[in-house]
Amino acid sequence: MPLLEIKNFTFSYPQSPQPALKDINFSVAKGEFIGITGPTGAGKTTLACCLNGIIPHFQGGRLQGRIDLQRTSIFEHSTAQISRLVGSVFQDSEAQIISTEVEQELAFGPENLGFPPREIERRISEALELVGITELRNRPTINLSGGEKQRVAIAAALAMLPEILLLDEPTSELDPVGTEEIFQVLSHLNRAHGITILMIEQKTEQLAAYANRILVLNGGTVALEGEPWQVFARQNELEEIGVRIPQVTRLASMLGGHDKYSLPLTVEQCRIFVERMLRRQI
Ligand SMILES: Nc1ncnc2c1ncn2[C@@H]1O[C@H](COP(=O)(O)OP(=O)(O)OP(=O)(O)O)[C@@H](O)[C@H]1O
Repeated sequence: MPLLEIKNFTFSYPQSPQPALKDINFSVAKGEFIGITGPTGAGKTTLACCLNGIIPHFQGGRLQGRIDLQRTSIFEHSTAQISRLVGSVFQDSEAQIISTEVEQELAFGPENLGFPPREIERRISEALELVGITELRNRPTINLSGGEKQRVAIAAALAMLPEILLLDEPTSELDPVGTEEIFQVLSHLNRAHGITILMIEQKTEQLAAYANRILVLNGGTVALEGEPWQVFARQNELEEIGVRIPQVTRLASMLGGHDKYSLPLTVEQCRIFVERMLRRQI
């Protein structure tokens, strides 16, 4: 039984003749880590806005089809209900963190939903621990690094105990170390705690390594979908769409001698692939 099901979903912004999303179909099972990628203007953020209630609650437009979360139409939920089901993290950590202290930031959502203080305290402690930032609890938010801010934003989303963690390019303002840290946190949440993750991301190297399924959007439609090796084996189509293939995958492709099942997606897989190639040549 899917946790989230999107069926024949089409959305157009007001005054826009062309739909931003066209006949989208896909489903998400509990515990999946899904990477959503695609070129600029593909409809990724629009899709995220449809999942976290910004559309239709704050941004109007024309909707067709269904988005069901736990078998109920997401559009029948109020914003408060959606905020308990879908925890959102955006690319701009400055804009999304509203409190001056980390603890307050995590308390904000549960307090607004009227939970008693003991429950709020439990949620704050658990969320900080899940993300591995207990030591940041009493820090002012202003002087946190970009990576720390994003981890605080993830913890604040988790304090609402959502069914899905939805992230829209959370690493776009981070350096490679900060990016890797965020992916490690997400991978831990997904693998060790079964948290369902939907992540919009342009960094295909990391998506290939961490996601269990990839969705490529292009022109408002789902262009490709599958496990990372299935999607990244379709290099010509990806290049035409304008999606970057992981560098190690490109290298292995140029070297040849692989079938689509053995195409490496990570540096470690590429090391094994090159070693095997060299052994065959000796
Ligand atoms: N508020 C809006 N009103 C009208 N059209 C919009 C609005 N927001 C986005 N669009 C259009 O909808 C389409 C999809 O945009 P969207 O921002 O969802 O793409 P994206 O894949 O997230 O792109 P990017 O990677 O650049 O963030 C684009 O053609 C865009 O111009």
